Amino acid sequence: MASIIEIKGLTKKYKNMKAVNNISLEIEEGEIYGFIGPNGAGKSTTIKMLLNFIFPTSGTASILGMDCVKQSIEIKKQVGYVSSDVRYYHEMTSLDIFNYTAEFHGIKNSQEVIQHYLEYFEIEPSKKIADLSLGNKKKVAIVSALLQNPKLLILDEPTNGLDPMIQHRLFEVLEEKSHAGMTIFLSSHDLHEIQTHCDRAAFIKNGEIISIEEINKGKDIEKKVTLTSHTLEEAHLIGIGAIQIKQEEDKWQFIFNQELDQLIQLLAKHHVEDLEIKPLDLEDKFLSMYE
Ligand SMILES: Nc1ncnc2c1ncn2[C@@H]1O[C@H](COP(=O)(O)OP(=O)(O)OP(=O)(O)O)[C@@H](O)[C@H]1O
Repeated sequence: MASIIEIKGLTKKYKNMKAVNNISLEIEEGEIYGFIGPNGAGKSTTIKMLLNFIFPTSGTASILGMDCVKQSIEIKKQVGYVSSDVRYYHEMTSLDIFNYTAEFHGIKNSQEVIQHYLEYFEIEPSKKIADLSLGNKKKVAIVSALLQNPKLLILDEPTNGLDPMIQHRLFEVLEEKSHAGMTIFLSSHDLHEIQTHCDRAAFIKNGEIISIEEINKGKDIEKKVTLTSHTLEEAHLIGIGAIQIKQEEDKWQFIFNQELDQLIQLLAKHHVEDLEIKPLDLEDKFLSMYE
Protein backbone atom coordinates (compact mmCIF):
# COMPACT_ATOMS: atom_id res chain seq x y z
CA MET A 1 0.00 0.00 0.00
CA ALA A 2 1.19 3.51 -0.79
CA SER A 3 1.92 6.03 1.95
CA ILE A 4 -0.32 9.06 1.59
CA ILE A 5 1.22 11.02 4.46
CA GLU A 6 4.86 10.56 5.42
CA ILE A 7 6.25 12.55 8.34
CA LYS A 8 9.92 12.26 9.29
CA GLY A 9 11.44 13.88 12.37
CA LEU A 10 9.02 16.81 12.22
CA THR A 11 9.65 19.48 14.87
CA LYS A 12 8.07 22.89 15.58
CA LYS A 13 9.72 25.09 18.16
CA TYR A 14 8.25 28.26 19.64
CA LYS A 15 11.13 29.99 21.46
CA ASN A 16 12.35 27.23 23.78
CA MET A 17 9.14 25.21 23.69
CA LYS A 18 8.81 22.26 21.29
CA ALA A 19 5.11 22.18 20.30
CA VAL A 20 5.93 19.17 18.10
CA ASN A 21 9.09 17.24 18.85
CA ASN A 22 10.70 14.95 16.26
CA ILE A 23 7.58 13.02 15.23
CA SER A 24 7.47 10.41 12.48
CA LEU A 25 4.29 8.87 11.05
CA GLU A 26 3.21 7.01 7.91
CA ILE A 27 -0.43 6.93 6.90
CA GLU A 28 -1.45 4.48 4.20
CA GLU A 29 -3.95 4.85 1.40
CA GLY A 30 -7.56 4.21 2.43
CA GLU A 31 -6.87 4.33 6.17
CA ILE A 32 -8.99 6.14 8.68
CA TYR A 33 -6.21 7.31 10.98
CA GLY A 34 -6.90 8.86 14.35
CA PHE A 35 -4.68 11.49 15.94
CA ILE A 36 -5.41 11.77 19.62
CA GLY A 37 -3.92 13.46 22.65
CA PRO A 38 -4.63 15.92 25.46
CA ASN A 39 -5.17 19.67 24.99
CA GLY A 40 -2.00 21.35 23.79
CA ALA A 41 -0.38 18.04 22.78
CA GLY A 42 0.57 19.23 19.28
CA LYS A 43 -2.23 17.87 17.06
CA SER A 44 -3.23 21.14 15.38
CA THR A 45 0.41 22.23 15.05
CA THR A 46 1.18 18.99 13.18
CA ILE A 47 -1.84 19.44 10.91
CA LYS A 48 -0.93 23.06 10.20
CA MET A 49 2.57 22.00 9.16
CA LEU A 50 1.11 19.36 6.83
CA LEU A 51 -0.92 22.08 5.14
CA ASN A 52 1.99 24.56 5.10
CA PHE A 53 0.10 27.09 7.24
CA ILE A 54 3.19 27.14 9.48
CA PHE A 55 6.75 26.10 8.70
CA PRO A 56 8.51 23.25 10.50
CA THR A 57 11.62 24.10 12.51
CA SER A 58 13.15 20.84 11.26
CA GLY A 59 12.16 17.52 9.71
CA THR A 60 10.05 16.82 6.64
CA ALA A 61 6.49 15.91 5.72
CA SER A 62 5.09 14.78 2.40
CA ILE A 63 1.57 14.19 1.13
CA LEU A 64 0.94 12.00 -1.92
CA GLY A 65 4.71 11.96 -2.43
CA MET A 66 4.93 15.77 -2.57
CA ASP A 67 6.86 17.93 -0.12
CA CYS A 68 4.50 19.81 2.20
CA VAL A 69 6.53 23.04 2.01
CA LYS A 70 7.78 23.07 -1.58
CA GLN A 71 4.72 21.59 -3.28
CA SER A 72 1.99 22.91 -1.06
CA ILE A 73 -0.07 24.42 -3.89
CA GLU A 74 -0.28 21.07 -5.72
CA ILE A 75 -1.08 19.31 -2.43
CA LYS A 76 -3.97 21.67 -1.65
CA LYS A 77 -5.68 20.72 -4.92
CA GLN A 78 -5.95 17.14 -3.69
CA VAL A 79 -6.55 17.58 0.03
CA GLY A 80 -9.77 18.46 1.84
CA TYR A 81 -9.41 20.13 5.23
CA VAL A 82 -11.79 20.99 8.05
CA SER A 83 -10.22 23.17 10.73
CA SER A 84 -11.17 22.91 14.39
CA ASP A 85 -12.64 26.42 14.37
CA VAL A 86 -14.72 27.11 11.28
CA ARG A 87 -14.58 30.64 9.85
CA TYR A 88 -16.41 31.87 6.78
CA TYR A 89 -17.64 35.26 5.57
CA HIS A 90 -20.68 35.97 7.72
CA GLU A 91 -22.88 37.20 4.88
CA MET A 92 -22.51 34.03 2.77
CA THR A 93 -25.13 31.29 2.98
CA SER A 94 -24.35 27.56 3.20
CA LEU A 95 -25.39 27.19 -0.43
CA ASP A 96 -23.13 30.10 -1.50
CA ILE A 97 -20.20 28.27 0.10
CA PHE A 98 -21.04 24.95 -1.56
CA ASN A 99 -21.48 26.58 -4.98
CA TYR A 100 -18.23 28.49 -4.58
CA THR A 101 -16.36 25.30 -3.58
CA ALA A 102 -17.86 23.36 -6.49
CA GLU A 103 -16.92 26.06 -8.99
CA PHE A 104 -13.42 26.51 -7.55
CA HIS A 105 -12.67 22.79 -7.78
CA GLY A 106 -14.50 22.27 -11.10
CA ILE A 107 -16.81 19.59 -9.66
CA LYS A 108 -19.11 17.87 -12.17
CA ASN A 109 -22.82 17.34 -11.34
CA SER A 110 -22.23 19.49 -8.31
CA GLN A 111 -25.92 20.41 -7.81
CA GLU A 112 -26.90 16.76 -7.33
CA VAL A 113 -24.08 16.15 -4.87
CA ILE A 114 -24.83 19.38 -2.99
CA GLN A 115 -28.52 18.47 -2.78
CA HIS A 116 -27.63 15.04 -1.44
CA TYR A 117 -25.39 16.43 1.32
CA LEU A 118 -27.86 19.20 2.22
CA GLU A 119 -30.46 16.55 2.98
CA TYR A 120 -28.10 14.02 4.51
CA PHE A 121 -26.58 16.47 6.99
CA GLU A 122 -29.81 18.46 7.43
CA ILE A 123 -28.35 21.81 6.38
CA GLU A 124 -30.52 24.85 5.72
CA PRO A 125 -29.19 26.12 2.39
CA SER A 126 -30.24 29.76 2.63
CA LYS A 127 -29.20 30.56 6.20
CA LYS A 128 -26.30 32.97 6.56
CA ILE A 129 -23.13 31.77 8.28
CA ALA A 130 -23.58 34.54 10.89
CA ASP A 131 -26.84 32.89 11.97
CA LEU A 132 -25.51 29.34 12.28
CA SER A 133 -24.60 27.53 15.50
CA LEU A 134 -21.09 26.05 15.93
CA GLY A 135 -22.32 22.56 14.95
CA ASN A 136 -24.14 23.84 11.88
CA LYS A 137 -21.07 25.79 10.75
CA LYS A 138 -19.01 22.65 11.20
CA LYS A 139 -21.46 20.72 8.98
CA VAL A 140 -20.95 23.33 6.24
CA ALA A 141 -17.16 22.94 6.49
CA ILE A 142 -17.40 19.13 6.40
CA VAL A 143 -19.68 19.11 3.36
CA SER A 144 -17.49 21.65 1.63
CA ALA A 145 -14.47 19.34 2.12
CA LEU A 146 -16.43 16.22 1.10
CA LEU A 147 -17.72 17.92 -2.07
CA GLN A 148 -14.15 18.01 -3.42
CA ASN A 149 -13.95 14.22 -3.05
CA PRO A 150 -10.26 14.63 -2.17
CA LYS A 151 -7.64 11.87 -2.10
CA LEU A 152 -6.85 12.89 1.48
CA LEU A 153 -9.25 14.40 3.98
CA ILE A 154 -7.76 16.05 7.08
CA LEU A 155 -10.25 16.74 9.84
CA ASP A 156 -9.27 18.65 12.99
CA GLU A 157 -11.77 17.64 15.68
CA PRO A 158 -14.63 17.17 13.20
CA THR A 159 -17.27 16.00 15.64
CA ASN A 160 -16.83 18.87 18.09
CA GLY A 161 -20.27 20.52 18.22
CA LEU A 162 -22.10 17.90 16.15
CA ASP A 163 -25.13 16.13 17.60
CA PRO A 164 -24.91 12.31 17.93
CA MET A 165 -27.05 11.59 14.86
CA ILE A 166 -24.94 13.82 12.61
CA GLN A 167 -21.75 12.34 14.09
CA HIS A 168 -23.08 8.91 13.16
CA ARG A 169 -23.88 10.06 9.62
CA LEU A 170 -20.46 11.65 9.27
CA PHE A 171 -18.72 8.38 10.09
CA GLU A 172 -21.01 6.49 7.72
CA VAL A 173 -19.80 8.75 4.91
CA LEU A 174 -16.17 8.56 6.04
CA GLU A 175 -16.24 4.75 6.10
CA GLU A 176 -17.85 4.65 2.66
CA LYS A 177 -15.22 7.07 1.31
CA SER A 178 -12.35 5.16 2.88
CA HIS A 179 -13.58 1.92 1.23
CA ALA A 180 -13.50 3.80 -2.06
CA GLY A 181 -9.82 4.69 -1.41
CA MET A 182 -9.97 8.06 0.34
CA THR A 183 -7.47 8.46 3.19
CA ILE A 184 -8.80 10.17 6.29
CA PHE A 185 -6.63 11.73 9.00
CA LEU A 186 -8.64 13.01 11.93
CA SER A 187 -7.80 14.48 15.28
CA SER A 188 -10.11 13.85 18.15
CA HIS A 189 -10.51 13.87 21.91
CA ASP A 190 -13.13 11.14 21.75
CA LEU A 191 -11.54 7.77 22.51
CA HIS A 192 -14.73 5.88 21.74
CA GLU A 193 -14.97 7.53 18.34
CA ILE A 194 -11.38 6.52 17.52
CA GLN A 195 -11.94 2.98 18.81
CA THR A 196 -15.08 2.54 16.75
CA HIS A 197 -14.10 4.08 13.45
CA CYS A 198 -10.34 4.22 12.96
CA ASP A 199 -8.00 1.59 11.53
CA ARG A 200 -5.00 2.98 13.41
CA ALA A 201 -4.33 5.79 15.82
CA ALA A 202 -1.32 7.73 17.04
CA PHE A 203 -1.30 9.17 20.54
CA ILE A 204 0.60 12.45 20.93
CA LYS A 205 1.57 14.01 24.26
CA ASN A 206 3.84 17.01 24.94
CA GLY A 207 4.65 17.10 21.22
CA GLU A 208 5.86 13.49 21.05
CA ILE A 209 4.23 10.38 19.62
CA ILE A 210 4.05 8.00 22.54
CA SER A 211 2.06 5.19 20.96
CA ILE A 212 0.71 3.99 17.63
CA GLU A 213 -2.11 1.46 17.91
CA GLU A 214 -3.73 -0.90 15.43
CA ILE A 215 -7.46 -0.91 16.08
CA ASN A 216 -10.16 -3.53 15.54
CA LYS A 217 -7.64 -6.11 14.40
CA GLY A 218 -8.51 -8.51 17.20
CA LYS A 219 -4.85 -9.41 17.78
CA ASP A 220 -4.51 -7.91 21.20
CA ILE A 221 -4.37 -10.43 24.01
CA GLU A 222 -4.08 -7.89 26.81
CA LYS A 223 -6.87 -8.20 29.33
CA LYS A 224 -8.25 -5.93 31.98
CA VAL A 225 -9.13 -7.94 35.09
CA THR A 226 -11.37 -6.71 37.89
CA LEU A 227 -12.04 -8.93 40.91
CA THR A 228 -12.91 -8.95 44.59
CA SER A 229 -10.90 -11.13 46.97
CA HIS A 230 -9.85 -10.63 50.59
CA THR A 231 -7.20 -13.36 50.51
CA LEU A 232 -5.26 -12.13 47.49
CA GLU A 233 -2.00 -10.18 47.92
CA GLU A 234 -0.16 -7.91 45.49
CA ALA A 235 2.87 -10.24 45.49
CA HIS A 236 0.69 -13.08 44.12
CA LEU A 237 -0.37 -10.91 41.16
CA ILE A 238 3.15 -9.65 40.49
CA GLY A 239 4.27 -13.30 40.58
CA ILE A 240 2.09 -14.20 37.58
CA GLY A 241 3.07 -11.07 35.61
CA ALA A 242 0.10 -8.77 36.29
CA ILE A 243 0.84 -5.09 35.65
CA GLN A 244 -0.71 -1.73 36.57
CA ILE A 245 -2.12 -3.29 39.74
CA LYS A 246 -4.61 -1.13 41.64
CA GLN A 247 -6.14 -2.12 44.96
CA GLU A 248 -8.90 -0.58 47.02
CA GLU A 249 -9.59 -2.71 50.12
CA ASP A 250 -10.46 -6.14 48.68
CA LYS A 251 -11.16 -4.85 45.14
CA TRP A 252 -8.42 -5.41 42.59
CA GLN A 253 -7.87 -4.19 39.07
CA PHE A 254 -4.90 -5.03 36.85
CA ILE A 255 -3.74 -5.63 33.30
CA PHE A 256 -2.82 -9.18 32.36
CA ASN A 257 -1.13 -10.13 29.11
CA GLN A 258 0.04 -13.66 29.99
CA GLU A 259 -1.70 -17.02 29.42
CA LEU A 260 -5.01 -17.04 31.30
CA ASP A 261 -4.21 -20.51 32.78
CA GLN A 262 -1.78 -18.92 35.23
CA LEU A 263 -4.41 -16.51 36.47
CA ILE A 264 -7.01 -19.22 36.84
CA GLN A 265 -4.60 -21.45 38.80
CA LEU A 266 -3.81 -18.58 41.15
CA LEU A 267 -7.45 -17.62 41.68
CA ALA A 268 -8.40 -21.27 42.37
CA LYS A 269 -6.33 -21.03 45.59
CA HIS A 270 -8.19 -17.93 46.78
CA HIS A 271 -11.61 -16.86 47.82
CA VAL A 272 -12.94 -14.83 44.88
CA GLU A 273 -16.29 -13.07 45.20
CA ASP A 274 -16.58 -11.68 41.69
CA LEU A 275 -14.46 -11.61 38.58
CA GLU A 276 -14.54 -9.78 35.25
CA ILE A 277 -12.00 -10.35 32.47
CA LYS A 278 -12.33 -8.22 29.34
CA PRO A 279 -10.07 -7.25 26.47
CA LEU A 280 -8.16 -4.06 27.12
CA ASP A 281 -9.71 -1.51 24.83
CA LEU A 282 -8.29 1.67 23.46
CA GLU A 283 -10.03 3.73 26.09
CA ASP A 284 -8.24 1.85 28.89
CA LYS A 285 -4.87 2.23 27.17
CA PHE A 286 -5.22 5.84 26.12
CA LEU A 287 -6.82 7.00 29.34
CA SER A 288 -3.74 5.87 31.25
CA MET A 289 -1.61 7.87 28.77
CA TYR A 290 -3.53 11.05 29.59
CA GLU A 291 -2.31 10.82 33.21
N1 LIG B 1 1.75 30.39 17.71
C1 LIG B 1 2.13 29.79 18.83
N2 LIG B 1 3.04 30.36 19.65
C2 LIG B 1 3.45 29.75 20.79
N3 LIG B 1 3.01 28.56 21.21
C3 LIG B 1 2.09 27.94 20.44
C4 LIG B 1 1.61 28.51 19.21
N4 LIG B 1 0.70 27.65 18.66
C5 LIG B 1 0.62 26.60 19.50
N5 LIG B 1 1.44 26.77 20.56
C6 LIG B 1 1.63 25.82 21.68
O1 LIG B 1 1.98 24.58 21.12
C7 LIG B 1 1.42 23.50 21.88
C8 LIG B 1 0.64 22.59 20.96
O2 LIG B 1 -0.55 23.26 20.55
P1 LIG B 1 -1.63 22.60 19.56
O3 LIG B 1 -2.63 23.65 19.24
O4 LIG B 1 -0.92 21.93 18.46
O5 LIG B 1 -2.28 21.48 20.51
P2 LIG B 1 -3.52 20.51 20.22
O6 LIG B 1 -3.03 19.12 20.50
O7 LIG B 1 -4.11 20.78 18.90
O8 LIG B 1 -4.50 20.95 21.39
P3 LIG B 1 -6.14 20.99 21.50
O9 LIG B 1 -6.56 19.58 21.67
O10 LIG B 1 -6.33 21.79 22.74
O11 LIG B 1 -6.66 21.66 20.25
C9 LIG B 1 0.60 24.15 22.97
O12 LIG B 1 1.36 24.19 24.16
C10 LIG B 1 0.35 25.55 22.46
O13 LIG B 1 0.19 26.47 23.51
